[in-house]
Amino acid sequence: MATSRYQTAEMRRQVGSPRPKTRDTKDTLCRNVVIYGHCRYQEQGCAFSHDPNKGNSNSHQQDSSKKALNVESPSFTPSTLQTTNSTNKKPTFSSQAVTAPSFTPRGLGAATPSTLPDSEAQVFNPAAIREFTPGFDLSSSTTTPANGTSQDGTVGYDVFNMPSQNLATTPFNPYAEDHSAITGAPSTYFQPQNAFTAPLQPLQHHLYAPIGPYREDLMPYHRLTHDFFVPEKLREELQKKSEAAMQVLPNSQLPQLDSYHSLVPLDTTHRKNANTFGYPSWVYKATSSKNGNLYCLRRLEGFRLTNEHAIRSVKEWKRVENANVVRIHDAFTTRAFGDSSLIFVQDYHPLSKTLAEVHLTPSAAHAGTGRFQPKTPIAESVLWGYITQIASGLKSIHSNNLAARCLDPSKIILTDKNRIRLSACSVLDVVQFDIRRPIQDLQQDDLQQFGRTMLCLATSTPPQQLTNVSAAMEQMNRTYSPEMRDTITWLLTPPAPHKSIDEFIQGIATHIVSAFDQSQHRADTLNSELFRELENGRIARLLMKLGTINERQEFENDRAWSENGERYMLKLFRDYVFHQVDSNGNPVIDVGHMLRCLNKLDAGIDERICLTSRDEQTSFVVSYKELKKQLLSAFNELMKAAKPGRSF
Ligand SMILES: Nc1ncnc2c1ncn2[C@@H]1O[C@H](COP(=O)(O)OP(=O)(O)OP(=O)(O)O)[C@@H](O)[C@H]1O
Repeated sequence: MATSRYQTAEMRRQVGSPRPKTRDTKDTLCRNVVIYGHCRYQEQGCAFSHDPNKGNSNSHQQDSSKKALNVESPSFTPSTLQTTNSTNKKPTFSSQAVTAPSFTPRGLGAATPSTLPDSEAQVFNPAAIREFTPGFDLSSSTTTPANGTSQDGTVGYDVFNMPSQNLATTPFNPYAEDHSAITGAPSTYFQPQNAFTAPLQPLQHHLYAPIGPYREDLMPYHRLTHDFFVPEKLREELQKKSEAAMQVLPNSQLPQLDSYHSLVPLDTTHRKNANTFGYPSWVYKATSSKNGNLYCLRRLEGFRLTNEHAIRSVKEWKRVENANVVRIHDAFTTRAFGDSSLIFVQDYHPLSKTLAEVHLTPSAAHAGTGRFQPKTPIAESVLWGYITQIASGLKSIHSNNLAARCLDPSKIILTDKNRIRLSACSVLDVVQFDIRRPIQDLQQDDLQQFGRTMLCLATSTPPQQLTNVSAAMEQMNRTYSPEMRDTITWLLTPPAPHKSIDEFIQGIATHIVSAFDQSQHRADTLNSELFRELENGRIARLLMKLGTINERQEFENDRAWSENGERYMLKLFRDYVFHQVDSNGNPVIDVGHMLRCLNKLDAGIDERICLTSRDEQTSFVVSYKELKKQLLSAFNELMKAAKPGRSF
């Protein structure tokens, strides 16, 4: 049983119920005296008793039958709470705790089921949560009845006709919290809000926006965590990639280059292979000393630069910005490896593999023999995806008056599911700079190499073993559609005056459209994951703020700072969120409860909760809105004393 959660539910039911009128208020201790030590309205006609000793016995007697303070306590006025908060600097709760009416959580507990999540927590259903009033600060209305009756009350205006320009035009950054507003200084950023203006602060919601696409295959017991966090598979994938990106080699023998350090080899074999470039090539991950970013360095061993202009040709490749071409940043020569090496600096794509590694690697039985074991044929849709992406890369390269010159399954990398990039363009432009060939010829070669690469992939044949093209075409016909055969045949036919990448793209237009659709779907899915992270990011920042306050050993020579005044409430809030126990005293670990409470605190909604002192002698009814103010006020105190220039 989670005792305080039961109280919250009880209070929710009480929200909106009429206040008792028949009670003799003179004998009732004012609620503000109990919580804040004094009542601002004492001199303005507040009908309740302000003598704590008198009130103690009376309220104790009265309320002991009700077991806990609650929103129906006659003297409790939210508007007063709000004002009192800002004027009453250090209310000492511990002294009032003695006079507070008794609170008996155990009695309430009997009615609470001991199962962890309540029904609201089990299935994420925004529609079922009644107190969600997106964006309208009803409590600040002067006509709003006391004790938060507005929460479930009817909204007396047409929410669909609210002015929307504020939300649309305000460039809002929720993380740039305006701390000056909390300390009483007028905020120039947010204008005053009331019930009849649209809110200027969009964070007045505490729910995760359930924006699709949705996963339909989740069992109810999966839902809580899956609904709040990145899906397991994606998280694992991203974490592996970030692990690979952060990998370092202890005791590495690799040299440090002028601008790059912490080199990690990416080659999966130690085989010296000079087939592609005429020089053995090695690939490393490296960290730039200039900006700390990671790059991929391709080194051509033993290359001697004879023509200064050769290396400058790389400059032209900087213009190629295509999602299917690995970006090239720089090229230079170095003697750091003990030879004369040529280095190309490219974007680094963690855990990428070449198409040859993925589709043409020899099986274990043939490993080391150089023979490739045919693998299961690539699905036709995947092959069309590759064709579309290579065509897009080539289109961009050819439009820049360049040629890829290196279309080979071992030089095309797979950086994500079915996502490929041409990885070694520009290398031959430098290496074969002196053998100048017309760019048109090189572009025609690109198309033919494109055809050969696709044939290799369609027949699972490594390029060096593709000696009989017509036999390979035959083999391909057995697995793939005639359209695929025609496409590859077109690419392989000898150059013709009008043969160009543009013509090719027109020919495969329908496949480009489906690839485009798939890519949009993927973007939608990732976008919806991003929405979750947006909310989780809010929680992380909130937890950091709470962490700076809760249990702080000392502040401004006050060893009890984190225990006093508004900080005491925050301590009790921490207990309420994280330290709940069931009727047997066992911890209640309920992610849904924690997330819900933190989201509500971040949004500062009007819902009230009952916080109970650790000795269970005192309970405080407080709204998330008030708690948020207390949190920001305490945090603001810390920020003021912190070193200037540190931002949060
Ligand atoms: N830009 C890059 N970012 C991250 N990894 C890359 C990048 N380019 C290549 N790699 C990886 O580096 C490894 C080596 O690439 P390389 O082009 O040398 O292939 P290879 O199979 O070793 O070919 P070769 O036998 O011709 O050397 C491959 O696993 C490849 O996925």
